[in-house]
Amino acid sequence: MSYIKVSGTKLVDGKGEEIILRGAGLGGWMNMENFITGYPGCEFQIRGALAEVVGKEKSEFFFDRFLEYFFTENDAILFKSLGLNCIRIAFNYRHFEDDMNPRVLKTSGFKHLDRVIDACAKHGIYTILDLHTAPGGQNTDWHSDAGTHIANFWLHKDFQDRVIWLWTELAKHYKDNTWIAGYNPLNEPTDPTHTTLLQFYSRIYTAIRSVDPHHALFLDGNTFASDFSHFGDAHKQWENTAYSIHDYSVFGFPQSPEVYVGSENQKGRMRRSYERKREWMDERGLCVWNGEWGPVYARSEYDGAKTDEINSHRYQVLKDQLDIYNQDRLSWSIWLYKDIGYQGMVHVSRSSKYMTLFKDFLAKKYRLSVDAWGADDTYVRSAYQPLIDLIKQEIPPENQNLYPFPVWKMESRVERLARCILVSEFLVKEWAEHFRGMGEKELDEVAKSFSLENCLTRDGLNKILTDNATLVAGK
Ligand SMILES: O[C@@H]1[C@@H](O)[C@H](O[C@@H]2CO[C@@H](O[C@@H]3CO[C@@H](O)[C@H](O)[C@H]3O)[C@H](O)[C@H]2O)OC[C@H]1O
Repeated sequence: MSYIKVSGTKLVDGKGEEIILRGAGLGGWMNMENFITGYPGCEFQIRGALAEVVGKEKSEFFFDRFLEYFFTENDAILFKSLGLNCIRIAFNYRHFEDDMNPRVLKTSGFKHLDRVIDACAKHGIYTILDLHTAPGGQNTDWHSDAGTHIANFWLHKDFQDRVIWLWTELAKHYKDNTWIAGYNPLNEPTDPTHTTLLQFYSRIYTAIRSVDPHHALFLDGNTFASDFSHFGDAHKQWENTAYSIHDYSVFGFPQSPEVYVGSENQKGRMRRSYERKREWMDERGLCVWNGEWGPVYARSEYDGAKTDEINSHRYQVLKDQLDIYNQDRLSWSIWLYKDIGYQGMVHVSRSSKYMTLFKDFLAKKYRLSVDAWGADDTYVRSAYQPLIDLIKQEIPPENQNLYPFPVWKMESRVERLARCILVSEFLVKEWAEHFRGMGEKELDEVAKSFSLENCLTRDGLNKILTDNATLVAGK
């Protein structure tokens, strides 16, 4: 079997025939996330808190079991049966390197990553390796697992050097694996200078190529994979490289400015937002990959009788996005394969041990609106509005829009920092306390909630994905 390569605007196989990669992101697994996995704050915080409550050994046991159950061969079989052919695997650098022991490879990190790559390969599914967190945090959000909104990765060369080192080690390990479609070296950078990112990409390109000349690279644009406007002629130094946009449409979220009905006007706005993100590539004939996109869904336990109606609008967003992508023969990876019920193709059943154990806690998280991702802030708006009003009153408008503006407006910055970092931190211990007194048998049962046998499928979403998995329209 041959490697997938980038040829002009296309991905091609060894015979030079076009291959379109369509699949989903395996998030919340080797990089656990608040709304995906159900905890507050960041992964490093809950790992620390659980170790305090049940001890280091049992905590490591729990997380190992969780990693095992979350994706097994059964998941690969289901995924393939839906007609999809690629999984983007998000992973946290901490699986491979300890901050207190930098540049020493933790080979234990390969245990589950190798297993899942092989399970996917066995069932004809390509994988793309996505470094979702970097030391110091490469972006301002919770999913970079930094516990802060300052993306320190861009301020400390040593953090960057460590990622160069790590990718060299990973590329050495995976260089012969042709089922890996490529490497996505850094998820959603937010580099305020816009230029340090380009220097970093040049360095990572050279480092990976020094040990692995074959695999394609998938480089995210700046500002959460939305902005290539500062890339200039940078692509001229990089061969076999595709460029990754993340095409979330605001219409697919509770913050949508209006109900999405698929009017010509709304479809036009959706298309323009997508085209803006890929403009730099289109002007230069470069290959585009949509590495993340997709609506979130209403849940009957929170949204009650309105659930189905809300979701019918979200499915319309999904279909209309896919119509655009089909016209462009676009390769895409929807966010998200599995979670506890907000966005995933598959979700943990509410009757599972984990969901039963955390039922009240999850309801509290919802009331406090601590997960920033698409959160409905109805219950807490009155608490944060005075702070927003105060800033509006006292800070001159030209100082209110701090980077990563325009993706983060002033209001969203206040809410994210206050809820997702500050209030979340107060809940970390409470999450861990749910495990107090548990032995290995019980911990295993809780972790097993994430196995496919304890999950439900989101059939409306999966059917739309299957219907579009191989669809393309000639341009
Ligand atoms: O791990 C993922 C993470 O990669 C993803 O990051 C978010 C991507 O989008 C950013 O905001 C959106 C930008 O486009 C607008 O049209 C949307 O309305 C915005 O929501 C956001 O700040 C990032 O955090 O998010 C999900 C995580 O699980």
